[in-house]
Amino acid sequence: MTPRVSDPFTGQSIESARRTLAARLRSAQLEEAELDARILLGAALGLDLTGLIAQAARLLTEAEASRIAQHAQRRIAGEPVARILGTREFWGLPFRLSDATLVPRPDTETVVERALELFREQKATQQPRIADIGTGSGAILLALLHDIPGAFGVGTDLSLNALETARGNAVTLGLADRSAFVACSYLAALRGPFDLIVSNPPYIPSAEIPKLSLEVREHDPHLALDGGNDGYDAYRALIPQAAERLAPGGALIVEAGQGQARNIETLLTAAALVVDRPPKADLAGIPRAVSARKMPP
Ligand SMILES: C[S@@+](CC[C@H](N)C(=O)[O-])C[C@H]1O[C@@H](n2cnc3c(N)ncnc32)[C@H](O)[C@@H]1O
Repeated sequence: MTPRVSDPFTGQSIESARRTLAARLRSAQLEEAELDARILLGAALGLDLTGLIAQAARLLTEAEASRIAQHAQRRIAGEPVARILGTREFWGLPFRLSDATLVPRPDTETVVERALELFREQKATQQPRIADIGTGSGAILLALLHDIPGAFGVGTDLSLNALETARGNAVTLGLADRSAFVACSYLAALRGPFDLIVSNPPYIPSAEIPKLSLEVREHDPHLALDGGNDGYDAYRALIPQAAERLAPGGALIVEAGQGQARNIETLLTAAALVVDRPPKADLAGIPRAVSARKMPP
């Protein structure tokens, strides 16, 4: 049974609880206080935005007030909304999370966009074989399988717990029969050939991790963040492995951290892949999805 937390919400209507919650989050200096309040309230009550409006005057039960207070306490302590809810939307699809999975970021949708762009140009196959390296919740792989009905894909990760979560997401999204999940380091257990290889690997330089926001450094798994001394360990390991396993004409698309795109292009070229277009920028204009092709012999 969930412990009760002393709360200021008992006896309030849904609307006044929303205002109280938003005010508490604002005084904790949370930037998205209004939005967070609406999402957390909706989750605690099992209501969407329309339900919150329709039932605005209804008084909360004691159990509901206690749930809202618990959500408030966790958010004020710095826990991200996605962690509190245990779920996050990516590419318009719902993904369950676990302690072992990164919260998928909107920036990573740039990798999905670039992969779809390259697939549509390939024309060679309507049934591409896709590999997602460091799949986490399965976000990139499952988004691609969702949008390419003939595709088959495999996701790898070092974390068994993350792979379990990714498998569960594949089932929920109706994609289990076109996906497989394998525990290994990068592509070590994969043979290929693949038409598309995608990856959002760990790329934060180790020394930068303590400087990240509390929401990231305390709540995202270290294994998902740590890119070694200079941040490029994962790229150095996975790019040559991917180059070997790409089909001729196939493409590798990797997410880059801020300022990393040029160096990643150098690693791609050194692995005999051809960088035939500039990186795709995210909504903030940061070069995010770096891609290269394996040329036919
Ligand atoms: C930045 S997260 C990306 C997760 C997911 N693809 C996403 O975009 O939300 C990097 C992922 O790589 C995994 N990882 C770290 N080292 C790895 C390795 N050597 N081999 C395979 N996966 C690894 C982590 O467990 C984590 O799930």
